[in-house]
Amino acid sequence: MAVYTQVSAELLADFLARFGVGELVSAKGIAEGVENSNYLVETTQDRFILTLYEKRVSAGDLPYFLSLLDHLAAKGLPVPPAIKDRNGNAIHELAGRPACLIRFLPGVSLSHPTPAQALAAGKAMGAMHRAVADFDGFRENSMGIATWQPLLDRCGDSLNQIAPGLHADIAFALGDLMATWPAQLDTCAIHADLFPDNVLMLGDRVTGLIDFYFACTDLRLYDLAVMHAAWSFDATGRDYDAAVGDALIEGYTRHYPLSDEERAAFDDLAAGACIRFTLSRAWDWLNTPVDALVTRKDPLAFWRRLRVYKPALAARLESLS
Ligand SMILES: Nc1ncnc2c1ncn2[C@@H]1O[C@H](COP(=O)(O)OP(=O)(O)OP(=O)(O)O)[C@@H](O)[C@H]1O
Ligand SMILES: N[C@@H](CCO)C(=O)O
Repeated sequence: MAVYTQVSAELLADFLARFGVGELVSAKGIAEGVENSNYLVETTQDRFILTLYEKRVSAGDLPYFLSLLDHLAAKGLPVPPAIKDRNGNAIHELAGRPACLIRFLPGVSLSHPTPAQALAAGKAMGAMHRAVADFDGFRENSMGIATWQPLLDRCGDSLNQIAPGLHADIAFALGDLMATWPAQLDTCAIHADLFPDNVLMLGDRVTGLIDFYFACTDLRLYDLAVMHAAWSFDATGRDYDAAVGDALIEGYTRHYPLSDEERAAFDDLAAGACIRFTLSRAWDWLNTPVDALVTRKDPLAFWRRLRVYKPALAARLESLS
């Protein structure tokens, strides 16, 4: 589920009246996603996504996310801009939460992408990075490398309930990575969470890039590394699908050929992605009650991916033995 905040039909009808998008016909809570509350809203004119922003998205960051979406949409990228009301406002408050009415995009999120779909998605990321060359918004990465040690400290020894030795192993891997992190590479506005469920497709065609709520300024190639780590494994993180991983990189290079320096740095960046998602999932794992309605995502599924990006390091870790 991801409907944390309920919106009554009366409230929603009043809300829609601000936009001139027709009368409310139906509204259904969307089960997918864990971060925000999402409704599929149908009016007499069109379909929309209503998003109410929950714990991880701060209202102060919304202008950055929306201006990035507007910028990308203006360049023809398949992203969903927020609809402006009659007064030109896109950011609203509804049922006590910041809220936006967002353009509905066709397509479905993939659970098992094929190499052909990965090629198209890699190309879409390359096109997105080209399109932000003249975007001047800036947002610090709130889940960037500087935050991993503090998050590790906050998780503390409880990590060892997830796997024996996990706390010390993450500390060791992070220390190793900090020494070689390629901070000198190019930066730009990145998505930072382009998992398969954030790409909508019809067949092999990308119809939507969604969920920009971790977007920020960070290493351009880190975005591709996050995508590679998210797309190229089975759900347990044990089986690596090299054909999917190679296709992503191949698609990306149609827009942005990788230099030798970037290719050499890629495994470090992907190992960083493994640590970032292990830690954020571990935090949620340890802090979400077992009986909560939200499905907890397995932190070890990301930790195990380290075996592909850092085999020698992984072989030394108790939690991966
Ligand atoms: N603009 C859109 N057009 C069509 N469907 C959308 C759109 N935005 C979201 N959706 C649908 O809503 C679902 C949840 O959206 P989203 O991934 O943004 O939620 P979230 O709670 O932020 O999720 P996550 O856990 O991935 O961070 C998507 O999987 C998709 O099915
Ligand atoms: N994509 C993240 C969830 C946060 O958006 C994960 O799978 O851990």
